[in-house]
Amino acid sequence: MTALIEAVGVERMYGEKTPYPVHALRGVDLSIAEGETVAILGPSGSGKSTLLHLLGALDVPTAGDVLVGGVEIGRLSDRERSLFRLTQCGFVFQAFHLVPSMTVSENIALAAMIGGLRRRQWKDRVDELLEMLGLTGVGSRLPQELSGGQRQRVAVARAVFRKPPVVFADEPTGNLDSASGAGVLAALRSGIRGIEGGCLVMVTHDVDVASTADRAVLINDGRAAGEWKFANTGNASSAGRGGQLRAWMASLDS
Ligand SMILES: Nc1ncnc2c1ncn2[C@@H]1O[C@H](COP(=O)(O)OP(=O)(O)OP(=O)(O)O)[C@@H](O)[C@H]1O
Repeated sequence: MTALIEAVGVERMYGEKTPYPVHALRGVDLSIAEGETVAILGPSGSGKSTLLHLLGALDVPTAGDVLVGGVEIGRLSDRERSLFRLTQCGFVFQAFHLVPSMTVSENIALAAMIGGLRRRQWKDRVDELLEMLGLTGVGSRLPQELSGGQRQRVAVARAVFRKPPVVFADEPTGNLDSASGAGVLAALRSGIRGIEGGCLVMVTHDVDVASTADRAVLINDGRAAGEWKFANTGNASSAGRGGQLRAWMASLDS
């Protein structure tokens, strides 16, 4: 499979010029193929969000390279990176980041609205996503009139609206109970399935969330500590997959 995202020897230092610099990532190599769903798993402070920000062109590495679709992120100007994110990436964050004064439909079509498109030009795509993600009937509501799980599914719809080749999700279920979280993970899977060759990169500290991916990459103390590719993807129960992942992680400790 073609690699869509490549991180090569990626380092990220924060506060380099201060007395207390933080070496958040230390030589991370990672390759993510088209169509893959990858979980970046690790304890708090291990560098997961830092890595996601680099892969998603929200930040640039202190050393090493990040390539997305062959584009070297570190070589882009700030403006080029913004455009790159807008056209090539979708994002879902733990805090839903919906615009409170806009309806659900308008939030989903935000990129189209910013681009000056008329409602009739985006309405069909929004309706398709509302139905696909279990949000039928709520398009004209405001975000505050939705449950937390519904809000996050709106954020998923917004992230996949333009069918970007890659969607990044940072602790997408972190603010939700497990049932709502399961709904959001299902929505992410459906949204990605609707994008040919689309891949999902998801940060989580939760083994059960990570076990919904094709592959889990473990980050520890700023380093890629290993990765687990699930056997018989799609066949094992979610508990079985979580068990596989826990057993592998325990084997690393022993
Ligand atoms: N802007 C920043 N300035 C200074 N240090 C930072 C900054 N952002 C993150 N760090 C530090 O870098 C390290 C990695 O942080 P990061 O947020 O990537 O970890 P994480 O694994 O995502 O943690 P969590 O699961 O708690 O969100 C931590 O020591 C953190 O304190």
